[in-house]
This record gives sequence, structure tokens and C-alpha cells, in this order.
Amino acid sequence: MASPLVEILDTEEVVSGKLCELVVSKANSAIKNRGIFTVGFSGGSAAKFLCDGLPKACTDWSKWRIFFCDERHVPYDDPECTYSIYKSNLFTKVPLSEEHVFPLNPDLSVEDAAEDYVRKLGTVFTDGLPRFDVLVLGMGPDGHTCSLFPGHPLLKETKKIAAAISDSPKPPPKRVTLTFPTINNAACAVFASCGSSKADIVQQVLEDKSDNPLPAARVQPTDGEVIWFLDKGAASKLKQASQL
Ligand SMILES: O=C(O)[C@H](O)[C@@H](O)[C@H](O)[C@H](O)COP(=O)(O)O
Repeated sequence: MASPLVEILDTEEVVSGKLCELVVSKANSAIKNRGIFTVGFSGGSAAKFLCDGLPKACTDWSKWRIFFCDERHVPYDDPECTYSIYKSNLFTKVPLSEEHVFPLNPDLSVEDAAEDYVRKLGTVFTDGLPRFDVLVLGMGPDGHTCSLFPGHPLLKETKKIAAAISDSPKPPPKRVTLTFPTINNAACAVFASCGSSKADIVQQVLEDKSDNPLPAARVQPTDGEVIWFLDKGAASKLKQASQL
């Protein structure tokens, strides 16, 4: 597994722009080579960055297949619903068909919604373990990514490609998340982290070797790349700050 590529940028706005630039570049390359682009979006600040930058992207949206790296198990009209945030701020602003976006079914129990999500993944990834072209990931202040939290049994999941969690320490408690078998089969996992409040956890994840690594540190695609876009605040505690 290659070491993460870390790019330290001046501001959050530059991080947002570079993230969107990377996603669109990967999309257009995948579309050219395979006629389809598969991507997982995260919530939180990643949603803000992508909704800011992607509406003006020059790409064939009809070839995009959009999943969520994790999603809260809430009604679509709940402000916590990541899908609805993207729908209002991106999906309705680009020529993207609803059938190419794969939200949770909140009417099912969280367990059944996870099983239904696995089924939806199977409609796009028809030959087994999903291999996303890009997973856009965020990292919480505790080192979680997706809805995979430190010390949670789901970190050890080796069979399910997506799973339900009902005890998320970050509210809301019920979510569906991709698991590491899927995450670490991606071609590209890209993190965007900004702000000095993330500096300690970024330093820990990127530089501290641990026999019990934090979830974000466990993102190590077996045949893929990990890219971190950081602003100066988030990178301020890195000892070997590598500026590309
Ligand atoms: O739906 C979610 O809660 C997100 O997917 C979550 O995993 C997020 O990426 C991190 O909490 C970082 O969020 P911020 O970038 O907003 O700190």
C-alpha cells in the first residue's frame, strides 16, 4: 500500500477547489476508459466542498453513479440527511438522473436499509466486491471516517460491504456505512480536512504508528491511492509537512 499523498494548501477554499478538481478529473478519466464513474460522497464538510465546486464541473453526469460512504438513517426531510443536502445543493443543479444516485431507504429499519443498500451496490458493482473509482472521505475529530468510529466492532467487519450502526457516538445514532472491505478496495480514497481543530488528529492519523490505528488511518486501499487535501490549519501539527 502506497503512503498517502498529502497536499497542504493555503485555505479551505483552495482545498475545496482541489478536491472537486480531482473528483472531476478521475470522473472524466473513468468515463473515457470505462464509460462509467463510481463515487462515494461523505457528509459533513465534504458535502459543502462538493456542492460548492461540482455544479460547474465539465463532465458527462449521465455516466456518474453516486453512492454515500455513509448516511444517516433519518427521513429525507431531516436536516441531518446527507442525501438531501446533496440533492438540494448539487443533484438538482446538474443534469443527473435520480436513478443514478443511491440513497438509503429510510422507511426500512436500519438493518434492512443496510441490506437494501448492499443490494443497490450490487446493481452497479455486478462482479462482487465494489471497487469505487473515488471515495470522498471526511475525518471527524476522533479519527472516525464514514460512520466507522474508534473501538467500534464494525472496524473488524470483513464480510459485509456495507453495514448498519445504531450506536454512533456522533448523532444521529442510526446510520449505514461502507465497511473496510469496500473502502480498501477503492481505486482512490481522498480526504479533505480543514481547520486547526483537526490538527492533532491529522498528525496522529498521518504520522503516529499505532498497533490499533484510528479508523481514518485504516483507509489503506490494497490497490489504490490515498490523497489528503489539508489546509494550513489542519496540517499545522504535522512534523514532516510534505508540500507537493
Ligand atoms: O455523515 C457524516 O457524519 C460524515 O460522513 C462523517 O464521517 C464526516 O465525514 C466526518 O464526521 C467529518 O466531518 P467534517 O468534515 O464535517 O468534520
